This record gives sequence, structure tokens and C-alpha cells, in this order.
Amino acid sequence: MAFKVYVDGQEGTTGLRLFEYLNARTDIELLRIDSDKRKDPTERARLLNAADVAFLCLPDDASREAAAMVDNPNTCLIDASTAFRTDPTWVYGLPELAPGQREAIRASKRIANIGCHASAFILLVRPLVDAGLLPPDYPLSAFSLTGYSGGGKQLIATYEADHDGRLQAPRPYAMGLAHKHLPEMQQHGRLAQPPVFSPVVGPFLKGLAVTVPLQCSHLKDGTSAEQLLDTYRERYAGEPFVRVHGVDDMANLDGGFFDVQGSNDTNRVELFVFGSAERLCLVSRLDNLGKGAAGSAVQNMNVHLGLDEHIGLTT
Ligand SMILES: NC(=O)C1=CN([C@@H]2O[C@H](COP(=O)(O)OP(=O)(O)OC[C@H]3O[C@@H](n4cnc5c(N)ncnc54)[C@H](OP(=O)(O)O)[C@@H]3O)[C@@H](O)[C@H]2O)C=CC1
Ligand SMILES: CC(=O)N[C@@H](CCC(=O)OP(=O)(O)O)C(=O)O
Repeated sequence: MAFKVYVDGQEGTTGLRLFEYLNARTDIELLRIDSDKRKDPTERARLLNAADVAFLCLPDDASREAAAMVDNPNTCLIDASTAFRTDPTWVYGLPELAPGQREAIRASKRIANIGCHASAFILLVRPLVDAGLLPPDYPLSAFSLTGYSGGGKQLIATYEADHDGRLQAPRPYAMGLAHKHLPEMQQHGRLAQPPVFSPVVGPFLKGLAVTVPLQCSHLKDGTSAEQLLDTYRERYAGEPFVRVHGVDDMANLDGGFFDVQGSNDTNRVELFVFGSAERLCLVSRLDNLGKGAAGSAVQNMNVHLGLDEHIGLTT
């Protein structure tokens, strides 16, 4: 019998993208809510409890409300919001996080899907901390270049209404240095403190690249770019959605410029190390609506249900 799947928030940016992924599948039965009832708590509660897997593609408060509506012990929630990502009763939905994470996702009925900036950052940092190459108290900073779909329906509408070109320049944001992804970056990156994190949104729909600069003199003695890449290769060996590039992979630079949109329409995350013996830059690139949101939600569902992890996803 096909697994029953429901998307709460099916008309939002992440919900619509998820719906596209799921609608194409024949191995699941998609439960639908009438558009005019999509905020009706009784109807939502009925569908949430009828589902084997329910995705929450809602703002944080609405996600908390939805989670509280579920009393069917069989229903697995995969929440796209920030609400539960550091909650110890939920599992962080990043199968590549560390050995054992897939088993945890398989076993849990509460899976907190990752933040787009956070997952790109964590996949760069965590293996280096675990290997002892990057001290947990290293004073990390990071910046992220992201497409505007990361801001959901509202930001998309703002960019689409930009008829005078005012938004055509990149715009740094979260200037208070308290971006909502900091707690998950610190906790799942195993860091002593959160990084100084500066996101920048640009005039393109989707695509994201997080850059982490490192001073080699502060790493474990003699750590080279090759050693960092070897650590990634070892940690991510056999990972279908992680691609580790070679040192200074010029093939990915277009005349010396990095293409932030290069992983779009895939569920891939691509890792790069650039720089010299003194200074390095770690870069991680993904599609914020793919591996950064809806793609990884589908991957988490596949893992949880014991299905082939690739179903419906592009490597
Ligand atoms: N966009 C992205 O790249 C990413 C987003 N996320 C997270 O995913 C979640 C959804 O984000 P996103 O899709 O971008 O946001 P959107 O604003 O595009 O969509 C949110 C949807 O939730 C609906 N909604 C709001 N309140 C309720 C409620 N009480 N009951 C039912 N439906 C409700 C909205 O309805 P209405 O249609 O009426 O507005 C809307 O359709 C957020 O928590 C976000 O942080 C995570 C990773 C990346
Ligand atoms: C451009 C933009 O605004 N991007 C969002 C990130 C979206 C994301 O990853 O998701 P969550 O909202 O689920 O954490 C931001 O930086 O807040």
C-alpha cells in the first residue's frame, strides 16, 4: 500500500516545490487540502493525523501549532521551519551530518529539516571539527550569497515588483548578526560559539553559496587544502548528494568568477576549497529550494520510510 503524504502549507514557496517533487511519484498517495480550507485547523488536523509523513512548510509559529495537532503515533513530521532544529526531541534532518544520522532519521517521527545557509555551513565545518583539524573555538566567520526565493512568497513578490531596478544590486541583511540559523550552525557544527554570519541576497531566484574564510596559522599544524579535501572525501564517501571538488577547481570558475547558481535544480551540495598555504576559503553551494529545503525534505522522507534515497531527486 502506498504511503500517505500530506503537505501543510502547500501553497507557499517550499510547499509548492515539494508538491512538484511529490506529485510526480507513484509510490505515495498525496493527501490534498482544499485551497479555501488550507488554514482550517480541523481539516488540517484530520489530514496531519491521516498521513504517514506530513511536511510542515509553514512559518515557525504555525509549525508549532501543527505539531501540537498530531496525536497519531504513526505520523512522521518533517518540519521545514526553524522551530525545532535544535530541539533535542527532534532529529536534525541532514543525513550527511555524521555517521549514524541516517539511522536517527529512520527511527524518529520528528525530523527538523535543515536551514539552507546552515546546512551549507555545517557540511563544511563539522567534518573538520570532528577530525580535529579545526578547533571548536576557532573564531569563524562566514558569508552567504543567496537567491531571493529563500525569503518565501513575500520576498519573491518584492523582487518581482522591482520595476525601477532598485533591488538589482546585492543586499546584505541580518545586520544585527543574529541570523536565525546561528543556533543550528553552532550546535550541529559542534562549535564553541556561533560564527559571525553575513548573508547577502541577490537579484536571482535561487542558488546559494556559503564561504568560510580560514587562516592556516590557526588550524592544526601544517593543515593544507589537500588535507581538508581528503577529510571531506573520507567523510562523504558514498554520499549520493555530496560532491567534493579538487583544490582550486578552476572548471567551476567562469573567468575567475564563482557561479552561485551552479547547483540549481539538483539535490546536490558541492564543496570547494580555494586559496594558498596561508589563507583558505571553504565554499559550499546548493539550491536553496532543492537541497536547502524541498529536496532535502524529500530525501529525509525517503530515508525515514526506508526507500531508495534517490527517488525523485537529481544528483
Ligand atoms: N524558501 C526557502 O528557501 C526556505 C524556506 N524554509 C522554511 O520553510 C517554511 C516555509 O517557508 P516558505 O515556503 O519560504 O514561506 P512562504 O511564505 O512562501 O509560505 C508559507 C505558507 O504557509 C502558509 N501559512 C501561514 N500560516 C499558516 C497557518 N496558520 N496554517 C496553514 N498555512 C499557513 C502561507 O499561507 P498563504 O498562502 O495564505 O500565505 C503560505 O502558503 C518557513 O518556516 C521557512 O523558514 C526553509 C528552507 C528554505
Ligand atoms: C533570502 C532569505 O531571506 N533567506 C532566508 C533563509 C531561508 C532558509 O533557509 O530557511 P529557514 O527560513 O527555514 O531557516 C533567511 O536568510 O532568513
